[in-house]
Formats: sequence, C-alpha cells, structure tokens
Amino acid sequence: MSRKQTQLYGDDDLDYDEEDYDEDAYDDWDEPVAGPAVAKGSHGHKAHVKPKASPHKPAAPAAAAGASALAQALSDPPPLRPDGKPQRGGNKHLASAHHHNSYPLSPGHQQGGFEFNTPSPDDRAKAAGPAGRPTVGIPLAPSKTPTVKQQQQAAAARKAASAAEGAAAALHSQHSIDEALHDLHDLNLAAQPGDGSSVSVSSSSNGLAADAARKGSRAGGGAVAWRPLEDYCMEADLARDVDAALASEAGVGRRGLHLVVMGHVDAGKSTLMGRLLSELGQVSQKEVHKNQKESAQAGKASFSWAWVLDERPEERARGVTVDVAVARFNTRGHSITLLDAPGHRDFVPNMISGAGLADAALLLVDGSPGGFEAGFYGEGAAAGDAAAGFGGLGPDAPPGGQTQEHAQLARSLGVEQLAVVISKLDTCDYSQERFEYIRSQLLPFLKTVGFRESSVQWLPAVGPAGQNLVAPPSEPLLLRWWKGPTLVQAIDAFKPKPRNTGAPLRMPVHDVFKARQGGVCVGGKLEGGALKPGSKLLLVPGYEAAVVKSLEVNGQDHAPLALAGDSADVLLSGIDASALHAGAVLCHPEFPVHLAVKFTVQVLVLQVPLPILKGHAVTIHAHTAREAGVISALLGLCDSKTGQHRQHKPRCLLSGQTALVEVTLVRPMPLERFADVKALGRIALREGGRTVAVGVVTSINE
Ligand SMILES: Nc1nc2c(ncn2[C@@H]2O[C@H](COP(=O)(O)OP(=O)(O)OP(=O)(O)O)[C@@H](O)[C@H]2O)c(=O)[nH]1
Repeated sequence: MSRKQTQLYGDDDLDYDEEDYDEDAYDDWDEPVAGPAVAKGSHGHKAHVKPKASPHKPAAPAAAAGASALAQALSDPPPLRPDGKPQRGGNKHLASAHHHNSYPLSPGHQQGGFEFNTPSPDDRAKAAGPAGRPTVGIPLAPSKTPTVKQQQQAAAARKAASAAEGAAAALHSQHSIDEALHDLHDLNLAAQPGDGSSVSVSSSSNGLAADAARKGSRAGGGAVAWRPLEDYCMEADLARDVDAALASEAGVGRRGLHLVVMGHVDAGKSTLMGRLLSELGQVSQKEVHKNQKESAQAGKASFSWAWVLDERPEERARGVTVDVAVARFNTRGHSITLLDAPGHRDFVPNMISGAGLADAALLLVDGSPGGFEAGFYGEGAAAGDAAAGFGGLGPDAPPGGQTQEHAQLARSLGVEQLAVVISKLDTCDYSQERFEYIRSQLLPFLKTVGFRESSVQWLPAVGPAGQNLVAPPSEPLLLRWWKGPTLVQAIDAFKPKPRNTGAPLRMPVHDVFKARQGGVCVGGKLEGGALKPGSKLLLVPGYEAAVVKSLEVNGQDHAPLALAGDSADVLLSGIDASALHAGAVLCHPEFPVHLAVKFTVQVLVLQVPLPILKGHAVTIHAHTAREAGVISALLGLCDSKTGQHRQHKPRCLLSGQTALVEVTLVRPMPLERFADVKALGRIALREGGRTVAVGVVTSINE
C-alpha cells in the first residue's frame, strides 16, 4: 500500500532490541540520512494494492499506492513477485536506532517559545533581513523574497517573453530529450573542492552555457555561481506550461496537499490511516482479510489495520513504525499525499523528514486512561500526573513525550495547520469529559509552540471501530455528544499552501531508486519552480548535470509537468547514479542552491539539561539533509518577542532563549536563507537523540 522513505541503510543497521532499546549505544551522532517518501508508480515498483474508485470521492483517479523501494534498490533491488509486484518488505532501509531521552517541553518550559501569533523566529528573520552578507559563490549580491509586485512583474515578463519569443519558444519546447542530453555532453561541470561555492564550466556553442550566454545571464563569464533568486525569469516555454497548468488546476478545484500523521508511539496512527484508506476504497477486501489472517497468526491481531502501512517485517514483528510510509487518496477538495510518521523516539529523524514535506498535520493523541499523559508528559506518566505536576518545571523534570516533540518540530518545520485526533476513546466509553480534558491540557502547549488556535481542529476518531473516519459516528456513546467533523472533513478543511512556482527549481532529494524501465529515479517534493521532461538540472552537491527523461507527479505516470508543491518521481538521464543521494538538491542549472559550511541561524533553544556553549556538537537537520556540525559561535541573544538583538556574544544559551548562532558543518550541506526559500532555510539541531533547538537560516557565510 505504502511506500517507505529511502534510506541508504539495510536491515542490519537496525540493531535495536525489542525489549530494551539501547540508548547508550548511540551517544555519538551517526544518525542515518533520512530518506524519502513518495509513492511509487511506473518509475518504481508498483503497489501491491489495486487502487479502486472511492465511493467517497468524485472521480478519484487511481491512487498510486507504492510499495517500499529505497535507495538501496539501486544496488540491490528487491525481487519482484511473479505478478511483477514487489515482495513485502523487500526493501530494507531501516535507520539505525538512536535511543536517548527525548527532550522535555512542557508548557512551563516554553519561555517565549515560537510565538507565531506574535513575531516568530521565522517572522523575525524575515523582518530583520540578512544578518550578514551571503558569501557563498559569486556574485555576493544580497537577495530578498520577491514582493507580490515583483512576482506580478515576473509574471508579466514571462507572458511578454512568451509572446515575443513565440517561434523560438515553440522551437525550444520541441527540444528533444536526446538533444538536451547531447547538450549535457558539452557541459563540463566540475565542482570546486572545498567550498563548492562555484562551478567552472566549459561549454560548446550549443550547450546550456551557450543558452545562458545567449541570455547574457551567466555570471563571471562562464562560472556557475550562486545568483540572487530575484534575477530568475522562468524559461518561456516552461512558464507557458506552468501558467496553463495553474489555470486548469484552478478550474478543477482539487489541489495536492501533503499531510503528515504524527504523535507518540502507539497513539494509533497507522491503525487509523490503514482503516481510513480501506474505507476510502484504497485497500482491497482481499488485502484486509489477508492482513487480518496473517496478523492473527503472528499474534498481532490488533495491528491488522496498521499492517496496511507498516509493511516491513521488522515493523510488523515489533508493532512499531520505523520509516515514513506514503500513500495517496483524494478527498473532495484535495489530492492527499499521506505521510505516516513513526512515533517512537528512536525514529524522530525519520519523522522530521516526513514533517518537512508536510502542508498540514494530524496529531494523534491516545485518549485512553494514561495514554495521553504518557505521550504528553513522558513515558511513566499516568493519568493524574498532570495535576500532580508531572512534567513540570525545572531542569530535573522528566522528558516530555513525542506528542510534544512532534508538535514542536512540525511547527518549526513550517506546518501551520493541525488537526488533533483523539483516539482510543472506546477504552473510556467515548467519554466527552476525557476529550475535553485532553484538549484543555494540549491547547495551551500548542499555542505556546506557535499554532494559532484558529488553525487547530479537534476531533475524536477510533480506527479499529471505524468511528468518525469517513461517515459520522454510529456509536451511540459518541454520537450523543460529537457533532463536529469527521476525519475526512477535517482533512478537507486544510488549505493547500501557495505554490512557489516563480522561483528557480529546488527539489530536495528524498529517495533514489532504480526505475523499472531502467535508469535512475529520484523522488522528492518540489519546493520551488517547475520541471518537465527535457528540463535540465543541476545536482548539488556534486554539481552534476542531468536531464529529466520522464515524470511521475502525485502518483500520475508520464506527467507533463511538476510544479512547486508537487511530489515527483523524476527519471533522470545523463547522470551517474552514484552521485545521487538523499539530502542533495536538484536545482536550476543557472541558479544553484547554496552549498553551506558555515551559516548563521536564529534559534529557539528548547528544553536542554545543560546550557549550550560555544563548540557544542550537534546534528543539523534541514529539508532531507542531515550533517554533523558544531555551534561555532554564540553571536547574540535576541528578544524572544521582537527578535531584536539584546546581548552580544553571550557565554551560553539557556532553555527558552532565542539567539543568533553560527553553525559550522563537518561537510557542506545544500541550504538557503529562510528569507529566500523557506523550506530550505529551516533547521533543527539535535544532540544525543533529542532536539535541542530549532531555527531559521539568516545568512550563509561560507
Ligand atoms: N482500543 C483502541 N486501540 C487502538 C486504537 N487505535 C489504535 N489502537 C491500537 O493501538 C496499538 C498501536 O496502534 P498503531 O496504529 O500501531 O500505533 P502507531 O501510532 O501507528 O504506532 P507507531 O507508528 O509505532 O508510533 C494497536 O494495537 C492498535 O490496535 C483505538 O482507537 N482504540
């Protein structure tokens, strides 16, 4: 049914003990690169679930439900079944376990946290502008997010260019993939070692460089360098296609939406989603019966719905989700890409990679007695602990659960819309009192981490009993008091994010796999720009050029176009597969993404047991990338409300403080300033298995 994230790790890397996850074995950072998350279609391995039309969605296209297939498939693709479909669990790509205490984040710990209702770190970074000049690449002109006027001007310019270049554009649009590939041979890109900030180019008269030279736009007379993004003007033929696609999308009225499902371990995420997919007709009855039979035989009958998404043998044996599973379905208003994240604290890095893609989130909260308390205040907490001050203030407070950590991370990764789904109320007679109690405990926390109350929906749902998923509840105990939305209605109420199509292409690589028809495919979400077959790309790091051979977009095979906001599997030509890996970024060849080694970040320090000092070793998570680094300088403390500079060069950072810090990486990472490309400018800093800070990149210094 689902496709899992790509990770360049095998099952052997998953070396945790079912009984007792060994925390101490993972003290040093060596977290695997989080992988990908896009359902496979023609490029990859076909789903084993036959998509069916849903009775609940108008003219739903065949849902692409992909089987797991990951980067490892490049060298060791899983054997296919006789019917040509992948074997269950055939792709092995588990993360090595990192088990550490999760960080505590009770409301009391949030000293001026992400106040997105007031100026947030995001807002402050935007308002403050660059804290320093970007120094990666040449030229070093500062850039800023295009204003609406600039975007309108750019759109007008695109239209004018489109009209003026009529014939030339038509010629260009007919430029065959083979011709583009031919061009690539003439484009000799070689990354300069060390900073990767610029790329030397030698080109023939008919290559990409020649195209650029004709436009007179290549900086430095032949060097591919970082360029201000507002200089970008989309190629006329692509712009025409984009405009047409946006116009037709507006007519159809259904937009793509990436939805992450998160929450504490065992909250019921996979069960609820498995049941939902089944009710929406995305899972065949045969599959449902098979899962029921096999899970019962394995002594895991209660997990049969979860098995729709938890396909790996390890996940099924342990009853724990490890990787983000991806599935697709349609609601009335949206084409949903569902990202079922793991809840166990060992797999927070995987959750981060899923949340990084999301436009909206479902936060599953276990409503059973003690369930909410364990997920919110930390394992070991029980009902009544909140009243007793469990999870309270002070450095010795026990760590919070992943309900807190996931909500905080999702918000800091840009998720603004949330539906809190309170599950397992069947264990307490569908108690309205319990529902209201949980809401009263959770809402203040969610507001503290930056969710607007008006952007948070609340609803009960019970996966195993199928209550309040697609149809209103049939259970009298629930029906008596619940008059609100069903799960599908709540999902439908989310608003898609505006597409950032006017920007140069930015597509962080989540997944690398071998296409069935041969060649290498990358999966990911476009965070800027657009792509179509024949588009020329640049991979950073590596500065390898490539051409798009074909596209699968949001599950649709042989798509003519992928736009910012879409999930795409891109079949590439002209590139060495070994250069591709999760965390790299596909970008416009003339507007490469920054490759940063040293950068400034405005961070919010989360609950830390010890003050953060200069030289603190951290793991930096940004989009699909993850690198080791250190906090190389504490530049200043900021006012938590206004973001204004308050203290120069503090000696240390304490929980709840907002600060400007410089980070130096061990290896360069593709990054952007938050002000330029939000999705590539948000970071989380983790250490010892806990998230210690979240923030936004304000300048790239080397
Ligand atoms: N009674 C009851 N049990 C539930 C409900 N939802 C899930 N469960 C059970 O809770 C257990 C865990 O469910 P999962 O769906 O695997 O939980 P999860 O949140 O996906 O777990 P991870 O992904 O590993 O974090 C299973 O035994 C489910 O049958 C519910 O609404 N009511």
